[in-house]
Amino acid sequence: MGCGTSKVLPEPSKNSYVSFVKSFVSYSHRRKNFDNEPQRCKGKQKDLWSIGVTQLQPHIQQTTAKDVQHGDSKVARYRAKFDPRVTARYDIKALIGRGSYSRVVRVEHRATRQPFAIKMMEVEAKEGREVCESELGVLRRVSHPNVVQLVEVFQSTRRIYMVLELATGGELFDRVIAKGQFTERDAARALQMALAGVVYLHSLGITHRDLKPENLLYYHPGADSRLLVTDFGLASFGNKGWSMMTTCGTAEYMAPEVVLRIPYTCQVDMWALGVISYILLSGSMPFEDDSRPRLYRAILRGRYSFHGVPWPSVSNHAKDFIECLLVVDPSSRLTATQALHHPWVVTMVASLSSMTNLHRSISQNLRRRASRTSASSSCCPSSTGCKSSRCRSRNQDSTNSETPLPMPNAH
Ligand SMILES: Nc1ncnc2c1ncn2[C@@H]1O[C@H](COP(=O)(O)OP(=O)(O)OP(=O)(O)O)[C@@H](O)[C@H]1O
Repeated sequence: MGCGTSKVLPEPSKNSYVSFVKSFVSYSHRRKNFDNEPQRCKGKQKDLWSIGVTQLQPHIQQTTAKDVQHGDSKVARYRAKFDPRVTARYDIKALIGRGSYSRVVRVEHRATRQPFAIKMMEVEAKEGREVCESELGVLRRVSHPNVVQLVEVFQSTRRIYMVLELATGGELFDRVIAKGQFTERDAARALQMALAGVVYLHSLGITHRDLKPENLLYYHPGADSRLLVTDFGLASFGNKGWSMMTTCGTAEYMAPEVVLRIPYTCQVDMWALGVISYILLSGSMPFEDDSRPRLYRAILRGRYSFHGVPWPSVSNHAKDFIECLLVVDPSSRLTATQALHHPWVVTMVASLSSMTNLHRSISQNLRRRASRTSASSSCCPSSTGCKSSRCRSRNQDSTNSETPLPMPNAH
């Protein structure tokens, strides 16, 4: 859904990555059994829930003849980038996707046949190192059913390999599109899971800073799947209530205080969840403009509307939920815990009655937007057009951060 949106990177960290890696001591961490999902690790697999860094030696890896035989040159190419210590333990199956500094592949643990994702990050360049540092700093601290779980880490001089639980259910909006039916109850269920993850993160003093539909993945394709908060490349870790000032995130999801470059807190995530809720219920963006200054001005004014389809069919409770999140003053914005207990979330999730199917208008709006943005940029092949920040390089995006921002008196 974020096609045409762009990510703004944080300012460089003053901490040295080397000291971070040195202080990254292996530790064991058993993950509790969360639910009855068939794909969750059981038995032997539990041994894998130990997160540690395995130091790897620089090497040149040969692609095996088997790769070529199978004609799977792409997989072979990525396999060649993997350290033998990683491939000794995991069988590289397929490329899932790529980020600005990362490649994500589906792998299978050789001993247990359990599937995982490995996010391989290039850490030679400073920016890649910082993104990796941020992501690992968060991932090694978290264990929650609605937050992607780190299993183990391998490290070489050029790359870091993060073994993660594999999400096979697709992005939030892929599922909205794929389903023939989408109601407020479905939206509330998805948001309840995202909120549960965010309540947990905030309780640890972690601010995600880049919440958007592309970073919410379903664990498996089933209707009862957990939703996982992923991609902690821009996350910030600090004490609860810690205030930050770095301008980063994806423009359309940026809270007014981030746009203003004034100190902010974890409440920036709640604004982003307000934007996500708006999109989830309508298929359109609350704040959108080709001109960055105009977009920022709309955000600073908190100016959006509930006009057009499907808003007349959406309940006042749902609109109130969004209105309580898209509040310009962060201290008046719902906290994650308050949002989780908002009457719309509570009643919708528990509701059994039949509801208006919003699917048609939402998917129409999503498609309309995707075709509009793909006409202006050929980088978004997906039907949902949700690949925006991945389409642009981080360097381009960080240049965007140089765009003069409207001043507070621009209201
Ligand atoms: N644990 C996972 N399971 C399944 N797919 C994943 C997992 N983690 C990431 N992906 C997918 O891999 C792709 C690349 O993700 P990654 O987080 O590396 O980059 P990104 O955040 O999409 O891009 P950028 O770094 O430029 O913001 C995305 O399509 C993402 O949905």
